[in-house]
Amino acid sequence: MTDTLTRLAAVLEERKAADPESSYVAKLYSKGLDAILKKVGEEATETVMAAKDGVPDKIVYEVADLWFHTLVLLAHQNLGPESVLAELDRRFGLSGLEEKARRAK
Ligand SMILES: N=c1c2ncn([C@@H]3O[C@H](COP(=O)(O)OP(=O)(O)OP(=O)(O)O)[C@@H](O)[C@H]3O)c2ncn1[C@@H]1O[C@H](COP(=O)(O)O)[C@@H](O)[C@H]1O
Repeated sequence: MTDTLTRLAAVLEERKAADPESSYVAKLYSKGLDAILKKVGEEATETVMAAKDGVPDKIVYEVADLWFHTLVLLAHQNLGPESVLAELDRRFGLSGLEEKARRAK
């Protein structure tokens, strides 16, 4: 599954050199950060609405859209999913309360 994120991130990197007319991702890059952030916000809202509806397939579909657009955002900022996965790994050994205490410092 991590492999899926890595492979998708590689495609998103390639799309930085693609013609905006040939690719949804290239077009989004060409519109800039605000357009990417707008999509992330929309997909987050659609995820919330799907969860309120409680239809499992719809939730999965919307979360996939949200993850996808956050990957586009990371790529735009020259970051990749491995950075986020490393951060989650770092937190993995801590309890939620330990993480909360670490943040309060
Ligand atoms: N996983 C995805 C993916 N998920 C969602 N989307 C796009 O995100 C949109 C979701 O936005 P909405 O639900 O708001 O639908 P919409 O109204 O069509 O969106 P807008 O046109 O208004 O932005 C979809 O319409 C798709 O165009 C994706 N586009 C691309 N990918 C992956 O990215 C790769 C590269 O994409 P392209 O370079 O664009 O071909 C593809 O091969 C796929 O693997």
